[in-house]
Amino acid sequence: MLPAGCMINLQIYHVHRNSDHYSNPEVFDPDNFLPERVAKRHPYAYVPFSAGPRNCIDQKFALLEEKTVISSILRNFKVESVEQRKNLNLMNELILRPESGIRVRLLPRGS
Ligand code: HEM
Repeated sequence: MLPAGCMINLQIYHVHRNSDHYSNPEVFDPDNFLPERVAKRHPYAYVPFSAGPRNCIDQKFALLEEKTVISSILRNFKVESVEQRKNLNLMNELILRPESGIRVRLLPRGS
């Protein structure tokens, strides 16, 4: 048991890269989010919006917003990163983010 009032720091970065849950954790694999794979995973193996009583109150809205924006971009452009992963300095703030953004090249589709 943990003593009352003790602080706990959960290393979400490592939770999301745990090879017990993700076979190739450093590679983004959209298939990891297929319903059958999600169903086999521990519910706290992927917690970008935190979990429990103090989780993000707007995660459903945030996901809808992301899908709307990203699908509009991807329908019109092919997106290429001009950065290499090894050169990105990650900032561990409320959410994980690259220190100076990620520069991308947008190539119009169908031209
Ligand atoms: C991709 C977008 C977002 C991500 C990744 C995200 C992530 C998170 C995380 C990790 C927490 C928990 C923080 C903690 O443990 O202290 C949190 C809490 C919270 N989020 Fe979000 N969030 C997002 C978008 C939003 C949006 C759009 C809103 C509102 C318009 C929102 C409102 C809140 C609020 C009010 C809390 C505090 C809940 C509480 O303490 O009871 N979030 N969010």
